[in-house]
Amino acid sequence: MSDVVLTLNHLQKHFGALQATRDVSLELKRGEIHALIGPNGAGKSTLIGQIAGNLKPDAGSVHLAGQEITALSVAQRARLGLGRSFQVSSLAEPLSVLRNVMIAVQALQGHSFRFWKPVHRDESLLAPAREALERMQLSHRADTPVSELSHGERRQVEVACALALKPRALLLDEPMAGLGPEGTAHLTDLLETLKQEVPILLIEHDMDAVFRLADRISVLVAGSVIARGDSAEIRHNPDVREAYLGD
Ligand SMILES: Nc1ncnc2c1ncn2[C@@H]1O[C@H](COP(=O)(O)OP(=O)(O)OP(=O)(O)O)[C@@H](O)[C@H]1O
Repeated sequence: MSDVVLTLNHLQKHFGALQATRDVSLELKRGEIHALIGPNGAGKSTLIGQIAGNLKPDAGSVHLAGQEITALSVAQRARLGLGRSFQVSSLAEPLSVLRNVMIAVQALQGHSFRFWKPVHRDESLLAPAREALERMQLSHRADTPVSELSHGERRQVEVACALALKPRALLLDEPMAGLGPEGTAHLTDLLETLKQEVPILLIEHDMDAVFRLADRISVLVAGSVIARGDSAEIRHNPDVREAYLGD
């Protein structure tokens, strides 16, 4: 079986005259964190949109576990195992942590019309939700309303929501944003463990976290990948230092 879980082949995307994605190819392999970094406006969100299915590429293809998903909807991709957490929180504040994760499972299973069974007793939602909370070290907060959580805990719940569907690959868009040093360190530890189960494509501005976590890094500038390598290679690449690291 191939080690490659997610493949981008020669993706292109224009917005009018602006080319936001220029011939981007990338692989995410089992057991790894592949970070995508680049300055503001480099095209990271545009690329994630094409992987997740919010944006249609002008050319190129996306494959998940060997299956082409380029033309599939967001929901179809999610059901095939593409997990995603968002920059902006979509959690329901008054509801408990557990209930939020159960709702995420329910939405993705497409069971929103299972009116004959109350959500809170539905074992097919409860079991994966509890398991995801355990993996994100949040079991002790299961019954706490989201409104009472710290910012860092909310981020963990968001990842738990994505995990509860047992994705084959996980897209994380700036998971460290707004976290203090302690929250960042904790989430970094969690992601380091998590990658053994689910490979992660990580978009992150916190370079310390990226250099610590990433097995490989792709550097995007003006829509193109200008460099790819491990942390040491990227840190010392003169083009990257000039274009991105400001050195
Ligand atoms: N819907 C759109 N219509 C027109 N231009 C867009 C659209 N979305 C993005 N762009 C442009 O495409 C380029 C890439 O933007 P994108 O948001 O993908 O970059 P980014 O690397 O994610 O930036 P940031 O780090 O600031 O989030 C930018 O010049 C942006 O202005």
